[in-house]
Amino acid sequence: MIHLSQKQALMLTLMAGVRPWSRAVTRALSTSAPVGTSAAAASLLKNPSLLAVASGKSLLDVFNPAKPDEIVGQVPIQGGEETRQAIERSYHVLPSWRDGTTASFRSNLLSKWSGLIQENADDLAIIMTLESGKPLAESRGEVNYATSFLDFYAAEAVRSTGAGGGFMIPTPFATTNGAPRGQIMAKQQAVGVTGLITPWNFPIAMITRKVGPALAAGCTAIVKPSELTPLTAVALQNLAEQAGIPENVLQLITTDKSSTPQVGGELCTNPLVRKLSFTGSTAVGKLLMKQSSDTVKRLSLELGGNAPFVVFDDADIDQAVTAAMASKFRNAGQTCVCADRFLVHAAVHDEFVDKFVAAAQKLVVGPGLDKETTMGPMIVADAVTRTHQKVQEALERDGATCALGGSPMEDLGPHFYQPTILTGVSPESSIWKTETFGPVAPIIKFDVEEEALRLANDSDVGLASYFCTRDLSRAFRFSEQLECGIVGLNDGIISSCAAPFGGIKESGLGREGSSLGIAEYLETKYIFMNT
Ligand SMILES: NC(=O)c1ccc[n+]([C@@H]2O[C@H](COP(=O)([O-])OP(=O)(O)OC[C@H]3O[C@@H](n4cnc5c(N)ncnc54)[C@H](O)[C@@H]3O)[C@@H](O)[C@H]2O)c1
Ligand SMILES: O=C[C@H](O)CS(=O)(=O)O
Repeated sequence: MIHLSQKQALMLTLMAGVRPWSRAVTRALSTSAPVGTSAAAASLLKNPSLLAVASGKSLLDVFNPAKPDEIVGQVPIQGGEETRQAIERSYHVLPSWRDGTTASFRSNLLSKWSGLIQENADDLAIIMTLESGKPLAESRGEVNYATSFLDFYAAEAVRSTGAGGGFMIPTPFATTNGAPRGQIMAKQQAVGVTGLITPWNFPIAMITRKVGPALAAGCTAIVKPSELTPLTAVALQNLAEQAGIPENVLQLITTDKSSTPQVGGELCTNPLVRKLSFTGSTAVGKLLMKQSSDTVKRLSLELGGNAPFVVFDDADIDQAVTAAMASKFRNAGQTCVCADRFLVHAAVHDEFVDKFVAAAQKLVVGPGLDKETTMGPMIVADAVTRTHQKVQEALERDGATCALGGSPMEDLGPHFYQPTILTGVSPESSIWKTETFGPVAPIIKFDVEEEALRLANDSDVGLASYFCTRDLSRAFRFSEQLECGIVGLNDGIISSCAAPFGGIKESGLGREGSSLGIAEYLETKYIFMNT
């Protein structure tokens, strides 16, 4: 049970370097939740380096999406000048971190950080739910997902694929009498100072999915979290400092909507930053790509999706519905790999729709801290408005049918939207053509595999795709032909630190997770030794 007395709330506020929380915040945090003591929650937000920045700064209010009149916390608003200074600090600490530590030293620090995160998992989950809205069980699961990247890259750091690793190449050079001459050695080295910009929907895992490989490789990192969910990042960096990660190796820049472009511009244009890794919308990704071109930065872009979900006539329909529910309604449909466009074979369409509706009707929509909640609010009221406009267009302009939901849930609050399933959708509707990032499942019926493939691939993005079949040759054929970076066959939850996550087309560049993930933070140099 988390209860913050007025005194504790004030203490928490002052330690986090922000103004005393409003009475509403204390009330919000007095919401009953099955977690540990408030002392742990309070200490998580104590962040010495952010305290140093906070004095004299304007503060950003962080709101609870489930109760948007309640301020959950505040962080200092930083801009271009603070970012320039952070880059300078990052550049000056780089040699001691990159060249002055062993891979096993960096690996041990990542493991210690992971352990501290796990020790504080329940309270981190509370903070995450309060600012992102996701159900507590999803927040708790995200903490595990986040530490899996730190554990994975703690191991990668000490492998030959890590910094300082490399390989020897048989010399192509010969002496005058044809004997081999010299040696060639290819060596991996850290890229240098990195700028890491992360989205609101996975406030902790999208940070460790970047910071894990970056620090393992010997890079230094400046993280700019979303202005919608900065508190989890504050807690995360605090635990990194407690784990012993040296000052300025990992820095945090918190922003508001107006200072974010200044911070992004500095990270993109400052020549001391050698790598930019961004996770977020395709529109912002394109902007950052343009801004980074003058300094030819290494880029990783994890951008938008619009995943097709294809159900063939030979599929196990119960298995297909389970996969569809897991993918579609996770985080209220606000993940980059959510199934967004359902293609169902005519022979099984009605059975699938009936079972999908029945399963979605069991979702319990409410505040994420309520233990019975299985689907939380959307992040901002504007997301509800945009989603509803797309649903209304599909129904009223394009002739779709509403099988479930289709409306905001004002009785719960301005950020809640019903789990929604539409049938007879037109492929010309915006609910089909563009990423909705909400709890809506548009369905189109198809007759032949070629038609399903054409519709599935008819998109500017290509992140995840899903399909359900028990035909093995179709499984190989169709997964080969899908234009995307990630395929789920008969399952809706397919992300892991061990897998190379990323997309093609306008879903981005590069991969995160797996051994490919650390390569994003390494440069390869070869040395010919004429010895
Ligand atoms: N491919 C992936 O791995 C992945 C993962 C999560 C989310 N996403 C995508 O992210 C989007 C949802 O997240 P979001 O709403 O946070 O995205 P967003 O693009 O609005 O914001 C992402 C981050 O970029 C920052 N940002 C916004 N404008 C900027 C600018 N001009 N300069 C620098 N930084 C700027 C934001 O403050 C935030 O930190 C969806 O499109 C989703 O598909 C993709
Ligand atoms: O939304 C973006 C995340 O990358 C989704 S996942 O948790 O990695 O599947």
